[in-house]
Amino acid sequence: MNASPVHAESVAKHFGRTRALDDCTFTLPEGSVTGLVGPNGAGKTTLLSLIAGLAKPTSGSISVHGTAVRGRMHPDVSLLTQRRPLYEQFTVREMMRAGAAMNDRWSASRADEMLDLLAGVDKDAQVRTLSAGARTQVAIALALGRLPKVLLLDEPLSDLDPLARDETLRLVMAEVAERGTTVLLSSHLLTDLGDVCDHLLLLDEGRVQVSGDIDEILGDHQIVVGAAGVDLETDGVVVDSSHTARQTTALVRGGSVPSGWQTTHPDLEALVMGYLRASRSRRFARQ
Ligand SMILES: Nc1ncnc2c1ncn2[C@@H]1O[C@H](COP(=O)(O)OP(=O)(O)OP(=O)(O)O)[C@@H](O)[C@H]1O
Repeated sequence: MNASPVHAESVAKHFGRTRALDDCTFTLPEGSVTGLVGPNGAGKTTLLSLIAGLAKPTSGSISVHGTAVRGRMHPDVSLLTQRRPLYEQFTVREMMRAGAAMNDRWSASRADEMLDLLAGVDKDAQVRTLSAGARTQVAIALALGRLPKVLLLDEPLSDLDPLARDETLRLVMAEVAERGTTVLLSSHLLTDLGDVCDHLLLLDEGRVQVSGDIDEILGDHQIVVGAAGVDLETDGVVVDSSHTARQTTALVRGGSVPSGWQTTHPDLEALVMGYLRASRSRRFARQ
C-alpha cells in the first residue's frame, strides 16, 4: 500500500450513467498544498468526499497515509465542505466546545490558537451574526481542532472579500508550516491558488488532466506564438490553440517547437485557462 498522505489508484465514481470520476490516479506528497481545479462538474467535490470517506468509489482505491479509505470518515482527514457545518445559534466559543464533544481526537488549544490568529472573529458572537469570511474561518478552526494530517477544503474562498481570502489562506499556510499538514484545496480563484499552492491537480470530465509539482508542470509547458497560417509542427501535445488574423497562439505540453515561433513558459493562470478553454471546446464540439 502506498504510504503517501493521499494516494488514489484508478478511482471511478459513477452516479447512474454519470461518470463523475473515471480512472483517476494521483499522489499528494507530505506537506504539499495542492490546488484542485477544473470546470463546473469536473468531479472536484466528488473527489474530496471520496478522500474524506463520505462516499465509496465505484471502483479503484484511495489510501490516506497507507490506510485504505473505506467509505467512512478517516480520523486523519478533515473536510470543510461548501456548506459550513456550523450551528447558527451557538457562539463561536460554544461552537468550539461542540467540536470538542463531537470529536474523539480534539485539541482545544489548537482550535484556540487558530481563532487567535483571526483578529476579526469575536468568540462571544453568535455564528448567525458573523460575516461569510468569519464563518469560513471558524469552520477552518473547527476542522484544524481535529489535528488532521490531511485537510480538504472545498471552495473555501468563493464568497469571501479579498481581505478575508488573504486571512483564510494565511491560516491554512500557518497550519502547513507548523504541523506539515497536507492540503487539497479546490478553488476557481487561480490567483489565490498561485500564492499558496506548490502542487496542482487538474480535473476535467472526471479525469486527471495534469497532476504534480507546479514548477515542473509549468516547465513542461510552453506558450507558443507564431504567424497566422503557418502549421505548428511539434512532437509535443497541443493542449489549446487560438487564432487571430495575424497570429496563432498555442499551449503546448512537452516536445520541441520549430524555430521561428516565440516561446515562453506559462504562469499558473495561463496554464489552467488553456486547459479550461480546451475542455469547453471539446464539449461544444460534441453538442
Ligand atoms: N449525488 C449525486 N448524484 C448524481 N450525480 C451527481 C451527484 N454528485 C455529483 N454528481 C454529478 O457528478 C458530476 C461531478 O460533480 P461534482 O459536484 O463533483 O463537480 P465539481 O467539479 O465539484 O463541480 P462545481 O465546480 O460546479 O462544484 C456532475 O455531473 C454532477 O452533476
